Amino acid sequence: MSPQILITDDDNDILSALSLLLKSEGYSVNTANSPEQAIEKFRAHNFDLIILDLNYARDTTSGEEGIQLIAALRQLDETIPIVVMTGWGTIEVAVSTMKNGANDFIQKPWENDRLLAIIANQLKLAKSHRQFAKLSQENQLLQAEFYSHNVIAESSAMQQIIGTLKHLAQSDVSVLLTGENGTGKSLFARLIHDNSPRSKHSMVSVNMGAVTESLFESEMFGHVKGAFTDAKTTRIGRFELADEGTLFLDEIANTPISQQAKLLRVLEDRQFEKVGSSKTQHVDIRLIAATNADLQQAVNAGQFRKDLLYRVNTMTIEIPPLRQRSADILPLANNFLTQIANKHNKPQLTIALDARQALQNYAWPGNVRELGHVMERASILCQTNEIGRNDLRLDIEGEFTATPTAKLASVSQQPQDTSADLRSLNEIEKDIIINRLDYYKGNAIEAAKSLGVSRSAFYRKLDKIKSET
Ligand SMILES: Nc1ncnc2c1ncn2[C@@H]1O[C@H](COP(=O)(O)OP(=O)(O)OP(=O)(O)O)[C@@H](O)[C@H]1O
Repeated sequence: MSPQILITDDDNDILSALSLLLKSEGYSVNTANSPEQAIEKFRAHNFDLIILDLNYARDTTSGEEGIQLIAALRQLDETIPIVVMTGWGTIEVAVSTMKNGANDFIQKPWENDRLLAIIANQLKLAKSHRQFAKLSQENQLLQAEFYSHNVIAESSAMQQIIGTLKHLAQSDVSVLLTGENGTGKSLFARLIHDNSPRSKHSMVSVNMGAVTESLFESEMFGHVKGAFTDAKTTRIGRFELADEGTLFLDEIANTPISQQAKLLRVLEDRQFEKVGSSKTQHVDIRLIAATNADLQQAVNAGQFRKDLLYRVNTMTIEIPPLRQRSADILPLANNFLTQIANKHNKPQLTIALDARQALQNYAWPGNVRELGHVMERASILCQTNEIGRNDLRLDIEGEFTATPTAKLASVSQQPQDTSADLRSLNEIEKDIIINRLDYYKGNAIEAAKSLGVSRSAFYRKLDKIKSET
């Protein structure tokens, strides 16, 4: 889109001549013949630059009206380039306007080349200021977010999902990632973005559960200076930051119900207004959302708008819990150890056999995130270069026995006294299978799922146990 320029002057001949010149250079031009009209037009449209005369009907030399107009425009927008036009003999006034908000000035009668050069320079400067503001806000977001690009997916379930995500990444379709906490939804949102045609632009994440209701609009859509008491400067919202890139709405089920209609509108029309402004802005974003909640249930309970659900769930991908893909556990654990070793500049620790078994058998209610924490803690506790089962502390800490899934973990790790555990691998496997069946009250399908093995493999193991007893 060509840059939009507003020219303000009370002399219609000047408006026509300037319009002609700027249009011939490819700019879009709008004109106003009084300060009042300029403000009115400025409120209604998005301009990239303003050229304004300092003197209007009241008098012809003081520049007072022009100075007031600049002040009023600066109240509405701190950054738009303002170029002042001034007649002969009023240069001093023009210079003083630059101390009060104007960016440059040109003397009438103007030289076309000089005026065009000033306009081009000011537009370029404003663009780089915008980019800088955007980048510094993005940096703040990135600092708060640590993610690893190294995606581990050894299990066939995850390999299939990653294939699907990479395929979906090529389209602009909205994706909803579901799954328990810590299964990697944020990481997979990043994977979609990185593999999409938008990867050169930003992925902006918002944790919808962390945005307070009162600041929701300002956070998402931004605000203009003075929109409310604390709005000391203009703020760019997350939608604008994500323009041309991807917007990742994490924990979308936690969007306050009072804000869901506003979110729906911008997702439907890709249009919004900053708080305190009536100007409509357009954004071009790709939407990815994530939740660990059952959104359909939330809709039934009146906590989530049905139309918003349909807007976000064009494609739903469920990320399975870690306990259903045990082939990923050890590769993930080793990946965490590599990261820890790199971070502390130390040799990488290995994992002893008993620890590997414990990792495989634990139910991981906190999924991959919990595995990361366990490996971090084990690295600290470990006194050799090999992590042992005791270093994992999986069956010792109260936090792991508080949930039903954690109970499952502890039953599967018998006996607790590792020093006396001299059973064969077959016997350990047999104990685990029996315990797991007990836990799931005889439901072999659930038991097989929780161990990350296929139903038929589980039945084969059961048959073997039966034949041995
Ligand atoms: N397949 C994977 N490969 C490598 N690291 C992973 C994988 N899955 C998850 N992680 C890591 O586990 C941690 C938790 O993942 P992430 O934050 O993406 O989970 P989440 O599902 O978004 O969690 P929540 O629902 O709590 O927001 C992160 O450090 C992430 O990098």
